[in-house]
Amino acid sequence: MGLDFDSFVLTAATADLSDEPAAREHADAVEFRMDLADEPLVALEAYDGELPILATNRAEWEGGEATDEGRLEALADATAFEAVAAIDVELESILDGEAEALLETARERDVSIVASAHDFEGTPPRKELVRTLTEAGKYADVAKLAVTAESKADTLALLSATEQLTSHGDTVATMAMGEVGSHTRAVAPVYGSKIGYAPVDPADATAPGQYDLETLAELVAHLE
Ligand SMILES: O=C1C[C@@](O)(C(=O)O)C[C@@H](O)[C@@H]1O
Repeated sequence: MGLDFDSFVLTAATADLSDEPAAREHADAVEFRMDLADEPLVALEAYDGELPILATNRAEWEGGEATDEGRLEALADATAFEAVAAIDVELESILDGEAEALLETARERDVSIVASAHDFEGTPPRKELVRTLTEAGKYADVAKLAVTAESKADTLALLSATEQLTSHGDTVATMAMGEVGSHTRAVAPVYGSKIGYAPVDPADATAPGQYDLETLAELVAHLE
């Protein structure tokens, strides 16, 4: 069964699936960062947790640690596990035509698809944010965009794009990385963002500016 992104999904982002019991109280799913794990497919095989898994195998060129060799194939292998309810695929891989087999396998197995784009340098103009999210939404159940905010104006551009796509009926997930953007992780869901990412332990953050899971769960619950 695919993951349902009709309402906000709070994921515990981790390289270690043994975090799952600690995440259960607050999270709706686990984001398993395969690229940060030693033997991700072995870990998936052994997984007996309750939370569904969003599997990510982030490329080096997109801020992760996976080399291109076998990267998308490993993600396709992950979709065979019952617990894997969604995968995250870089929009760039989709546009390059490299992810066709992967997307087909995911659809056949009823695994939801998140198409993601990241900007670690800054925040493009609002129009471009809208364009990227619209493009990602053509291929996936959720269009995800993480930018790096350097000013309050950047965070507003991101929230505004989130609101626009959401009111248009698109399913999006957005967040601004970095210190200035932290609060968007709590606030973006108010404007329609459907996925949040947070580590169980703040020391294990998978992106700059993340809150720990308990804190994000509390903030989102208060603002909803
Ligand atoms: O793409 C994302 C979003 C993220 O980068 C964040 O900013 O929370 C964290 C990553 O683990 C995840 O794959």
